[in-house]
Amino acid sequence: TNVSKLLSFHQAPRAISHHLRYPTHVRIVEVGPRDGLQNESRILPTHIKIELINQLSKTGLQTIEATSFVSPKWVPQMADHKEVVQGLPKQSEISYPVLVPNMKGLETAVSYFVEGKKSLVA
Ligand SMILES: CC(C)(COP(=O)([O-])OP(=O)([O-])OC[C@H]1O[C@@H](n2cnc3c(N)ncnc32)[C@H](O)[C@@H]1OP(=O)([O-])[O-])[C@@H](O)C(=O)NCCC(=O)NCCSC(=O)C[C@@](C)(O)CC(=O)[O-]
Repeated sequence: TNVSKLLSFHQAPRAISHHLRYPTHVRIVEVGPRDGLQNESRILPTHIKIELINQLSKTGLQTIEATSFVSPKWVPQMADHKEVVQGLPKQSEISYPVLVPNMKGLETAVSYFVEGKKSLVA
């Protein structure tokens, strides 16, 4: 039967791969400067975080999550979120989204981005 043909070992990979629809485009979002650093027990100085982002920006990545507008009480590693945003490249084809876990974080981010005239990447 067709099913047994499909499932026979030597044909299965070709038969299955023929029906798979692989995406034609993959978007890689680098989250290390936020998701990685927020879990570090040691709080890195802001200039080191900015240097990390600058180095990552040279790798061809198009999206690099920069920081998180979260309470420093909860995530002290992200307390310097405004300074990190301040240190981002002023003009870049790369987007630097930030994490906002709640409305308070969104309000802070929006107020800062508008004040700092940076384009907020949601
Ligand atoms: C969610 C809450 C706030 C609830 O925590 P809560 O204590 O219920 O919140 P609250 O509203 O009572 O606020 C507590 C204090 O934090 C302040 N506050 C509150 N929010 C903010 C803010 N955004 N920025 C600055 N300050 C803030 C707020 O003003 C208050 O200050 P106080 O009155 O005590 O002086 C808390 O549990 C929290 O922030 N937790 C940390 C959330 C977080 O960042 N987790 C890690 C990110 S999630 C993650 O990593 C997974 C992910 C995203 O990577 C998965 C994926 O990538 O798919």
